[in-house]
Amino acid sequence: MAKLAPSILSCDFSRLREQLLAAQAGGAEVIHVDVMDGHFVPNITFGVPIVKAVKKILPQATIDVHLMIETPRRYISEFAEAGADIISFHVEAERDFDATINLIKKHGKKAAVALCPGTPVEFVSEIISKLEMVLLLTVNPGFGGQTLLPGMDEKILKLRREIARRGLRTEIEIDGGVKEENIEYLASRGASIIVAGSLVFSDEEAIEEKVRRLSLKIKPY
Ligand SMILES: O=C(CO)[C@H](O)[C@H](O)COP(=O)(O)O
Repeated sequence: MAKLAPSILSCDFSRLREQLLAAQAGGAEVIHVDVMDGHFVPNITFGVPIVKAVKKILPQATIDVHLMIETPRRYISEFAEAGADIISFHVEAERDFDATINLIKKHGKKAAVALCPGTPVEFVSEIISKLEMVLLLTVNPGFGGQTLLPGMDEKILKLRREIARRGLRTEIEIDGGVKEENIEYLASRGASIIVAGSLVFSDEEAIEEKVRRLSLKIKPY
């Protein structure tokens, strides 16, 4: 069974509380928070104060913080103390994976690594048993509303098979380009947490209904 994780990247920040409560009312248990620094990616979003605000609005939700930043280890403690429950850092941005994973765990949080679309899944072979989740970026990181890149379905399946072969319980999160027409297929390839930003927040259908309907679509997997 896959879970939907609405990404606040596409929400209306002047209505953050209202939109988060609507997502929760629709059944969202995981809220995805994209932190971008303008260096690792060409866009700047937000940081620790927004994570604190999201946790304050939804104390029961799992706050899933995706760090698209250089030298992520420097900031792990601040994000953990702000209320992050899952922290993902990019393998392309950090040299010492073990130290970063250990620091996340020291704070009692779930540790995850994120891979850009061009980074092969073999990159995580040696550390996967220490991780609660692997985040596969299915678009180039930086902006919401992009189109899913070709070949990402095969990448998800390859990682799912490797996790099964090794008898692990690692979650696979996918992020970017999730649309009405591909969400069920992506879940069937082995994604267990599916991030959706523009799909959830950028059209006229009420957020609560949208989250409920999309969550039902991916339930069988
Ligand atoms: O982090 C991202 C890009 O860097 C994601 O694309 C974003 O969280 C989801 O956006 P969308 O669902 O609109 O593609």
